[in-house]
Amino acid sequence: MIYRTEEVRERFARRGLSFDPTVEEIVRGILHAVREEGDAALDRLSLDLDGFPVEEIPKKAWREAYDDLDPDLRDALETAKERIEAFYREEARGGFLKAEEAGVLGQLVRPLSRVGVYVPGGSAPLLSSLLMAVVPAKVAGVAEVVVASPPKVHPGVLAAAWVAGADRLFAMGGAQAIAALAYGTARVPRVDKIVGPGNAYVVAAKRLVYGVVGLDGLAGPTETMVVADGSASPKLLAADLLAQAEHGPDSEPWLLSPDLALLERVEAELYRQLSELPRAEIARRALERGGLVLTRDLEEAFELANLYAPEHLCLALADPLPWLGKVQNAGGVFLGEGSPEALGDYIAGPSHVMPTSGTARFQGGLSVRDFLKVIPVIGLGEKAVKELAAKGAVLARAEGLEGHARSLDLRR
Ligand SMILES: NC(=O)c1ccc[n+]([C@@H]2O[C@H](COP(=O)([O-])OP(=O)(O)OC[C@H]3O[C@@H](n4cnc5c(N)ncnc54)[C@H](O)[C@@H]3O)[C@@H](O)[C@H]2O)c1
Ligand SMILES: N[C@H](CO)Cc1c[nH]c[nH+]1
Ligand SMILES: [Zn+2]
Repeated sequence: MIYRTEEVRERFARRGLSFDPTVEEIVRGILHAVREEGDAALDRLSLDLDGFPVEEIPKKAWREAYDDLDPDLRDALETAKERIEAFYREEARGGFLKAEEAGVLGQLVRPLSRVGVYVPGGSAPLLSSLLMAVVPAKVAGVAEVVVASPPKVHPGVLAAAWVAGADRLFAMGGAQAIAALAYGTARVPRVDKIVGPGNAYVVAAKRLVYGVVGLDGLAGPTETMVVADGSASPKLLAADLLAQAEHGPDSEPWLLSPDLALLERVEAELYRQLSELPRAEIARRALERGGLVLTRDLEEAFELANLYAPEHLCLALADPLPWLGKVQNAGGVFLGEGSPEALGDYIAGPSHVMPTSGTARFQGGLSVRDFLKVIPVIGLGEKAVKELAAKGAVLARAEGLEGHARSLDLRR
């Protein structure tokens, strides 16, 4: 379907995370059951929803899965892990401690102690999502990374846990897995933060346990937005849109271009390629949620992209680099037809866990920073305390907080 700008602008501007009340009610029930009954509820829910009780899979089984893996897949996992690790080693993660006459001010940067990584497994075993979250956590220095993924856990996910250096792995999925990680049970340790994408039940559960536990964000159904000029190949554009459409019927693929002839060729190509795609039915439904948009020019395409704030913004432009300055809201940017989003999904380096549903307006993709906390340090010298206490007391009295003011007066 080819839209005109006026037909989508309002929709793009208004979009945001919305919660299905039915899903939320089911999830509240699951969270309550796990918090109150622990492992008994966890096993019952897992049996009902996924057909198996929850089990912890020991490292020995990960190693065996790794050894039994097709050598090409093993090699690809290793290369992906190395590239993700190398990328995140570049990220700044230091604090500072400034000591001068006035005293010491600084920031301590500490890795989180225990993190839960949710690896989706309902529709496809996303072994790449395991690498994309566990590797930056380990680069950050997290001591214990606990993975949760729905049963039966695919051997590729177990092998990925081995390659990434995870610490524990539980076969459990959905809202019940989020509840177990957030509250802890006799078997599942309580974590400090939960990261990783998931479906509507996982996202609703994450949102509801926020505060009991930290969150990386609410990465849900994948979405992609391509901005293209006349130089782009309709065949590659269609393939890239379908690559994300096949994730789920709730995925959204969009193409924006001022070139009507290109959009028409992509539309025809989409339906041709769709007929040959194994997950055609899923992708067809996703294509109906997204669409092709004819813009006045490329400037307008970027304006719309910033309104939409896509998880992935792909620039299929002859010369994409100069346009980077126009990007304000995106989970990740892919420069040129030679950098397809599917490469980012697996092996380019940056984590593919990126913000969806317009949350790219206020956050970027998962990174080492998500696994660190910054602790300020204050150690003022005697002279500075004397100088600052008087002004501090003025501010305290302006707030009507006499106790604060007196505490400061005693330092003058
Ligand atoms: N944004 C990102 O970075 C990113 C990355 C990878 C995947 N994703 C998204 O993650 C999602 C993965 O979803 P998925 O479904 O394949 O796997 P999932 O593991 O997120 O969800 C499966 C679980 O959902 C629960 N569930 C299913 N139906 C239920 C019901 N009726 N009631 C209660 N619980 C129910 C089950 O317990 C099951 O274990 C996709 O939407 C994909 O697009 C996003
Ligand atoms: N495109 C998804 C992130 O939005 C990640 C993924 C995993 N496997 C394939 N793709
Ligand atoms: Zn993908």
